[in-house]
Order: sequence, then structure tokens, then C-alpha cells
Amino acid sequence: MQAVHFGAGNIGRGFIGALLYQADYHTKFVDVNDRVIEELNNKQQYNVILAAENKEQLTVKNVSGLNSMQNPEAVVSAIEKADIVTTAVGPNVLPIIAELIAKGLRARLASNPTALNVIACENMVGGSTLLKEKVMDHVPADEQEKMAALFGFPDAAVDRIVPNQVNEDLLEVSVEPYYEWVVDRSMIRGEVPEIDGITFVEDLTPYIERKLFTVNTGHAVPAYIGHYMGYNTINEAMHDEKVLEILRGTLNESGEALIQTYGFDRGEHQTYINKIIGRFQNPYISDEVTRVGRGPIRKLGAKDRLIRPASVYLETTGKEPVFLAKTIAAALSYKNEEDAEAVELQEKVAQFGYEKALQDVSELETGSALVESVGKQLKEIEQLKG
Ligand SMILES: NC(=O)C1=CN([C@@H]2O[C@H](COP(=O)(O)OP(=O)(O)OC[C@H]3O[C@@H](n4cnc5c(N)ncnc54)[C@H](O)[C@@H]3O)[C@@H](O)[C@H]2O)C=CC1
Ligand SMILES: O=P(O)(O)OC[C@H]1O[C@](O)(CO)[C@@H](O)[C@@H]1O
Repeated sequence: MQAVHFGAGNIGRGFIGALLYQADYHTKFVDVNDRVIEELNNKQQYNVILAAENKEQLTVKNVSGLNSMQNPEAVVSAIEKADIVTTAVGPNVLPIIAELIAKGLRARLASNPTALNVIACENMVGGSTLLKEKVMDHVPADEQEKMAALFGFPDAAVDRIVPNQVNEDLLEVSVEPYYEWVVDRSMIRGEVPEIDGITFVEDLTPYIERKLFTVNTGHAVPAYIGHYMGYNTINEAMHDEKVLEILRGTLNESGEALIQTYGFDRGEHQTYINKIIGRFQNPYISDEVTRVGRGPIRKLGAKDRLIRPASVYLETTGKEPVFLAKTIAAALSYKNEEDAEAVELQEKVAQFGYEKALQDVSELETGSALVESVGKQLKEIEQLKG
């Protein structure tokens, strides 16, 4: 079995690549990082180490690399023959890889018109659906119907914390033991891929929202509040009782929004929250607040981990999302010269002020209750610095 995976980064190697190997796939990693591609081709294997006391190790074999900038034709040919295509490149990169995927799928339609599924494994709602839209922008109108009938773009939720790697071995990757990969079965074309570790569900929406608005909403607290208070790592921030209080408050609010929307059992949801807080406290993972907080404009998007649960909490309970608003205020204040979105956000704040900058990136109405709450919390969180 052949897999083509775009993005040989943390989640690509540390999660998707590992599960594909265990399911007997040969994985061709497609990336623009030539050092990683060269190393994959030289070694044809790499180690995944579990970040836990026993440091269990898996050697992922049957892998190779393709540089999509230098050898796009090889990527097209790999997609023609693939049994599955996956991505973990980041939401902003999906539109960039869409053209090459379109070329591969068009070539397959002409030479090997068999079903294929393309699964975007990104932290966002509707990642594969977005990728499909972007792919179709590069497909002539008269081919689109055939493509849609043969090629599925099932949406997915992926959950495993894989920090930036600081190992001597460029390919080695340290990952938390926990993982969850949920895929929308109703969007599959052809046979359902046999990959242990994937849970197929008929409606992904509750799963992706539960994950995004608990794991990622929660992680944003030690990232943005932690950074605001001067911490460098998630571990440091998670040792501060003030951070923990805001984290619990934030997850109670996003949890209430989820319970009101999907009718989740309150007790079970609390157990889910507690488990996730424990994952953030894993002493074997060293994760920087700047990695978890990367891309604050994306993270302050209307459908993303902060604004969406805060808006739903307000709508469904009529109450002010005090703790979510504190985290949004800290995200809005996030400064990092090495993060292009953080720089852009601070330029907007300097030019238009906090309120207008927030409205702009989060698509919120002027004078909306959430904008007002965040305004209040921008002042409240100042005391965290002292
Ligand atoms: N790291 C984590 O714990 C988790 C990450 N995710 C999601 O997985 C995705 C990837 O995240 P990470 O692996 O952490 O990031 P990463 O930065 O480690 O990996 C991204 C990879 O994509 C490659 N890339 C960039 N542009 C490309 C292009 N045009 N063509 C091919 N490859 C390209 C980069 O060179 C890099 O190797 C994101 O959407 C993230 O939200 C989801 C769950 C967990
Ligand atoms: O990958 P993103 O969307 O930039 O956000 C970082 C988040 O993703 C994760 O890497 C994995 O879910 C978390 O560690 C963190 O909450």
C-alpha cells in the first residue's frame, strides 16, 4: 500500500507517518524542507519516542521523501498510484499545496481512474473540505463532477501533542503517548482505509469541535496567558496557580458551549477536560509557548478555538465568557518578532487600537458583547504581570 503525505514535520512524522507504517503503508513524505527530504531518502526510517517515563520507541520504516519544489512531477506520479493521500502542513499551507494535488488527481483521472481519499489532518474545522475547494479551483469545470465522484476529501480531527524537536537526529521525533484520529466516514470514496488508530464516524462536527474547543482552546491558555506572564514553556506556565485557574475557567466556558450545542454528558465532559489538563502537565514534554501560540491571527479567527466557543457561550447562556475573554485579551496582546502573524497583529493594534484590531481579525460586530468583554479583560489581565 502506498501513502503520499504532505508535511514531514512534527505531526506528519510523529503521528500520521507512524500510524501509516503500522498499517503497512510505504509513505512518501512530500515537503519543501530539503534537509528533511534528503535525510528521509538516506535513512528510509526514523524513530518515534514516547514522551513518558519508559520512553518507548517505534522505528518507522518504509518511508521516503519528495521535494515538491524540486520534483513536482514525482509527486504527481505518486498521487496517480497512491492508496491514500494525507496532509499535515498547517491550515494556511493547504491553498498552496492544492495545485499540485489537483495535478496529481487529474493525472490519476486520466491514467488510473480509481477511488482515492485525501485527508487533511490540520487543527481546523473542515480542513479536507477547504482543501477540496482549493483543489477544484485548479480543475476545469467539465472534470469536476468526475473528480468529486471518485476522490473523497473526508474531514478529520487529529489529536496528539508533538512539540518542536531538538534532537541531534533530524528525523527523530518525541510525541506524547496519547493520540486520537477521527475521520468522517460519510465523505469516504471507495473502500474505507484499514488503518488501526483511525476512528470513523458518520458526523465529524461534534468530534472536531470538542477537540478544538477543549484541547486547543485549553492549550491557548498556558500559551497566551503564560507568555503574557513571562513564561517560556507550557510546563512553567502550568505550574502557576493563576494560569491553572484561568485554564479551568476557560474550559468550563468552552465546555458549557459544547454541552449546550451537542448535549454532551456533563460528567463525561469533565473527565475529558481533566485528562487534557493532565496532558498539558506531562513533565516529559518540553513545549514552547511560542509554538502553541503560533499564528495568533488564525487562532483569533471567527471559527477557531477562542472566538467560536466564546460566541457560542454568550449565545447559549447569555452570560459573559470571562475566562475566554481573558485568553482572547492575552492573544491580542501577544508579541513575538519571529511570528509573522504576531507582528501583523501588533501592527493592527498599534494602528487601529485593540477593539478595531479584534473586530478585524475575528469578524466581530462593532460594540458586540464579546468585544466589550475582551476590552474589560485587557485591563483585568494587567494585574497578572505584577
Ligand atoms: N504538532 C502538534 O502537536 C499538532 C499539530 N496539528 C496540526 O498539524 C499541522 C502541522 O503541524 P506541525 O506538524 O506541528 O507543524 P510543522 O511545522 O512541524 O510541520 C509542517 C510541515 O509542513 C511543511 N510544509 C510547509 N509548506 C509546505 C508545502 N508547500 N508543501 C509541503 N510541505 C510543506 C513544513 O516544511 C513542515 O515540515 C497543523 O495544521 C497543526 O495544527 C494537529 C495536531 C497536533
Ligand atoms: O497547531 P496549531 O493550530 O498552531 O496550534 C497548536 C496546537 O496544536 C497542538 O499542537 C496539537 O493539537 C497543540 O499542542 C496546540 O494546542
